Amino acid sequence: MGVVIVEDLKKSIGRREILKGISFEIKEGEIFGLIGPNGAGKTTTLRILSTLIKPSSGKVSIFGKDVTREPHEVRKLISYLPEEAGAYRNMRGIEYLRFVAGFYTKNSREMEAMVEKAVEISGLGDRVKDRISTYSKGMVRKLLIARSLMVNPRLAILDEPTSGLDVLNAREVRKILKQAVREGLTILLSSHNMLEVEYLCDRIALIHDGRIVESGTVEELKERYGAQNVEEVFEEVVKCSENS
Ligand SMILES: Nc1ncnc2c1ncn2[C@@H]1O[C@H](COP(=O)(O)OP(=O)(O)OP(=O)(O)O)[C@@H](O)[C@H]1O
Repeated sequence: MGVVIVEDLKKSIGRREILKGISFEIKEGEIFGLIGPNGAGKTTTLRILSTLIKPSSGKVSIFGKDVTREPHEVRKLISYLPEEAGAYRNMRGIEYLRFVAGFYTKNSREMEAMVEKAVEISGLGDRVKDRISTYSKGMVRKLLIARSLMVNPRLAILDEPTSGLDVLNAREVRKILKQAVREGLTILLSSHNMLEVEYLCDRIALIHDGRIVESGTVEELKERYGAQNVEEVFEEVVKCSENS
């Protein structure tokens, strides 16, 4: 039984049907990737699961809590990293982490433990004392990932966690995520980097034009389509769905 259960999720904005009935389940302790091209509906799905927008219909439960009926309960269990997230540029990294930790706890010892954890995850070392305006894009992204993980969520919802990162930084972030999962976290992430998900995700769902067109482990999907990699799987799936 999944800890995240998404059933026939639909979302229309105006007359546009953005999600056309999406269903998937995520098991505890796995990294689940929602993979698809630009405009497929990944961010919309993640925003619904993060309680930021409401679905038009369908059901989403996260650790048994319904996102529409119990959004406050869901928010206690998750952390969400948007694709275009920014941090207050005039703050120092460490100040920013303390500022965010303050929303989660008023206990100074707990707050320091959170910040300490974030500093370690971020890998920023002494640079965490510098102003964020002096950080590279990769450093900001790592700070934000650290912020998402320091609050000990049960589910981290990460929109394109390695977007804009160079190869080395992306590798570091992937290692951080794998380590967090070993410590008990469950992760839902989105990506259009189909090669990276092969390394990172336990299971993936391919999303295309508001529909999940295939799902499974990377190995299962490669075997099913006689493909060398997920990119080829995606190409085959889209071809099949357009011909049917
Ligand atoms: N508020 C909105 N109003 C109108 N259309 C929207 C809105 N939000 C999303 N859309 C449309 O819904 C579709 C899916 O968008 P979404 O951001 O979920 O895609 P995505 O898979 O995350 O894409 P990307 O990889 O480019 O981030 C797109 O065609 C987008 O233009």
